[in-house]
Amino acid sequence: MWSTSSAATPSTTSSHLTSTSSNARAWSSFTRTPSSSLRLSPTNTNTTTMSTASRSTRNERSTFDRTGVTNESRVRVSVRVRPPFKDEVSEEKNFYMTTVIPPKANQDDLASITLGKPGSSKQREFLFDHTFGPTTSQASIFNSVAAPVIEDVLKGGNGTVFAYGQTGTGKTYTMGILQTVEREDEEKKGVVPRALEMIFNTGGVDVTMSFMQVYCESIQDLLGVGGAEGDSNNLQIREDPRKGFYVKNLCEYKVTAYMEAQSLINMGLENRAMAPTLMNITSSRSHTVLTVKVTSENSSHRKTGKLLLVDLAGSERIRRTTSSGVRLSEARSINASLSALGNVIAALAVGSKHVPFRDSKLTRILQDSLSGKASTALVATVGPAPVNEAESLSTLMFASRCMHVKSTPVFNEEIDYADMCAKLQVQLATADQVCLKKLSIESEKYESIIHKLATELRTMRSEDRDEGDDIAPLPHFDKTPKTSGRKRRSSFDMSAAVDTKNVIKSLVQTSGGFGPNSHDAVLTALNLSYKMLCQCADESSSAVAKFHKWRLVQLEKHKETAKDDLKREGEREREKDGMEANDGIGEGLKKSLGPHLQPITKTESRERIAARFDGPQDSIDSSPHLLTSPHPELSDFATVSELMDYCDVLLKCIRINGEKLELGLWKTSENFYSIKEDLAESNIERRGREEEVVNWSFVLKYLLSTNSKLRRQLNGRENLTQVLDSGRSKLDANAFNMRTKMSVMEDMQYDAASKIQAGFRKIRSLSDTPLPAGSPQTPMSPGSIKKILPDERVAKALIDRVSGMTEEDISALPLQAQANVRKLRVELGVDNRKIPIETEAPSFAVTPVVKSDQGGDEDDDDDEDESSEEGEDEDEDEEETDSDDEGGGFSQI
Ligand SMILES: Nc1ncnc2c1ncn2[C@@H]1O[C@H](COP(=O)(O)OP(=O)(O)OP(=O)(O)O)[C@@H](O)[C@H]1O
Repeated sequence: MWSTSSAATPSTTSSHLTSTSSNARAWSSFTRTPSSSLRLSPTNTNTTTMSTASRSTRNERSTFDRTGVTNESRVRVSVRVRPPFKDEVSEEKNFYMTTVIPPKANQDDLASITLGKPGSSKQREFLFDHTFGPTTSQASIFNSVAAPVIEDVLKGGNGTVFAYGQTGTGKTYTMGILQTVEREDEEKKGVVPRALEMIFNTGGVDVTMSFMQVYCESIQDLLGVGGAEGDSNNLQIREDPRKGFYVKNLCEYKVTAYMEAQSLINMGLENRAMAPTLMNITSSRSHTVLTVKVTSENSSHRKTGKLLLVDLAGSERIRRTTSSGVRLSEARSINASLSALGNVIAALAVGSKHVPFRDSKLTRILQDSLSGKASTALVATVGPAPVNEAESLSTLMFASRCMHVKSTPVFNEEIDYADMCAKLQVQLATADQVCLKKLSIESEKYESIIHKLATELRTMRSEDRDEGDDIAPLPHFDKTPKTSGRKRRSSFDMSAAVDTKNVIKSLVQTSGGFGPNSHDAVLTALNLSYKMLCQCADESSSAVAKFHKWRLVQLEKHKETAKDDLKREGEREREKDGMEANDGIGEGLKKSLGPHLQPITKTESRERIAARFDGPQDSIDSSPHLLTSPHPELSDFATVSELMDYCDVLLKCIRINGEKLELGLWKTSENFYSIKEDLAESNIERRGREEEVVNWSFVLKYLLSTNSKLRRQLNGRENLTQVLDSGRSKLDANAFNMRTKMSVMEDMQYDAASKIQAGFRKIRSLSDTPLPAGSPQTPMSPGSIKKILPDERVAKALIDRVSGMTEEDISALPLQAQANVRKLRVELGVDNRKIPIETEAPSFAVTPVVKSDQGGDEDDDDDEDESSEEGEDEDEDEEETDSDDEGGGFSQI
């Protein structure tokens, strides 16, 4: 059957296969089995599904032990089933082979492949990361298997994708290097061209490539003409602490575009060892390794990743390939290196300390890929025909072992710190400049705003305000402290006033007194200073008067507003409570405020208002002022001390007015709303509600404090609930424990009670049972009593009872029982008969309180049996001695 295919030329290869367009029919015949337990899903010709029945008949399943191996940290393994060749399809009789079940949605789920005839005892299931049926496209193989590896390579890791499998199962096809690499043939384009496309599409990468083959244990450069040292047909492997393993003198080519890479590979493929064998007309006779180094530089980071794309030669059974001559030695070498690879994987899978990497060139080349720091993916290929079952099993077992090889990619990233530092400094400097510029723009903006505001303020201060405003501004009182070079507008500058008085004093002194004899110039200056002092005092008084007037105006204005507010408030409340108009404060409001509404009388209210506005405490309008009487002229003063006294009065007036204004200003600006509050009180009072006046500030405080109190209570309640909850659960736990203990105790009590009852029953039955005729009259010892009644207390009770019986008691018994009791009493030595009593016998405590009349169920004799059984456990001597008692003894009583 295979011989025919070996004669075909490579160009006719596709004719071996069922054409893709006729896939559905061809695959269905591929999966159809005599038992028809495998079904092909018509919507998905790529996957053959297995019926539940066949799943359940599966009798062997290769379980993948995940212990210690996570999905992320191991070699990723996939299996691909080749589509059948035409002659394989025609072998319908035994057409079964593999069933592929893809993984479920969960990423951790593994895909399954079952090998063997459904229902047969040899059927085996294997689990892998991916399993691909015959119709799986090259694109989806690439995306699932190779793309993640290349992503790692682009991040600076070492990555390997390698194809392993029996000869002719599609390794080279999967890798996409069958004849030549073509970008255009989307259907056939395999891992190699797709990987290169992915790398070049990333952009910003430097790529170098080398291409070699391991042919009959020699490493050959597929792109080389030999290095400096000559022979490119037998290159040597070297180890470098930095580079790892490398092949000395292997030519590396820098490629800048996909097409360059493609032509290089095609060039190399011409040098590759390929030959037709009985199993594959395009059989690779060597292991080919394409190495792609990818470097990407991004600012100060340099990532260097290395990708190995390995197409292994296929394992073959020499008998089946009937190789001879060169093919035979090739086959031997291939098998030897694959077996070395198998040994390496087996050692890695079990975590062996020694891994025989050095056993072959192939394993040495793959050492970096397999020793745990690379991102490695294996595609194992299997053929579909039953004839390949043994080889497929071996491939699947190899792949299965690979699932246990740990591997976590390490990324090679170099950072140029000096460069990074320089770049950062430049960035910082730029950022600084930008920041400064922004700041200066901002500060200019704010300066202009501040300037504008200052001008506005100045204008406002210099203007007298219109009193028609809602809340008129305060009259102008300039309290600006004295500053040099600035004309003072205020008359309240005390230091200036004191200065003036001192000037007057010194002028008087320098002129040698105060009077008509003083110099004119001095008198003029004196007059001027005195006038200034007077003017200052007048101004301060008029300022106070002005302020007082302003305040009264404000008060009047807000009286009206507050009145309206209150009226509205009252109406709302009335609406709520359905009360009559003119009721003043609503009952609802009163209710909600509760006892904290403070009713006061009209007189009280008036007094309070008077105290606030007109009382002696608020003496703004009662402050000393001299506006009413004109100031005396200088000439009106008779003496210097008179003048100085008057100066003191003026000074005092200025000071007091200053203080009053100061206070008034502070009060007014701090809390304007105090006026409103006061007004509220007076308004209510004026509306004739003599009995109630709301103290709003009090109400407000009350509401605030109630609120916080409520909040505290709420918090407290939450805490309490927690405490209660935990307490409750503890109580529940305790109750449960108690219940458990009680039920145990009840059980114990019940046991004890039933034992006691059994004892009573035994005693009663013993005393009632007539002696069977002809029973041996063997003397009874306490030992034998104990044997029949192993419960010491019961035995003791019996002995006590029998011993303590009076003649009267005995004669009240039935005749037979009387005889038995008498006998027993004699045996026990109670009736002065010398019967030996064993010394170790009843040593029981004195306590048992047993009353024979408490007997229980008469018909329950189980315990009786138990006691006699227990009795049999006694030591042998006793058993021998007492063996005769069993028929008699107590039963005779
Ligand atoms: N999935 C597939 N779809 C279509 N054709 C395939 C597929 N797999 C393999 N083939 C065909 O099967 C034949 C053998 O495949 P290939 O040469 O890739 O096998 P191989 O495993 O590399 O064998 P060897 O180890 O002998 O080199 C080729 O003609 C190839 O075109």
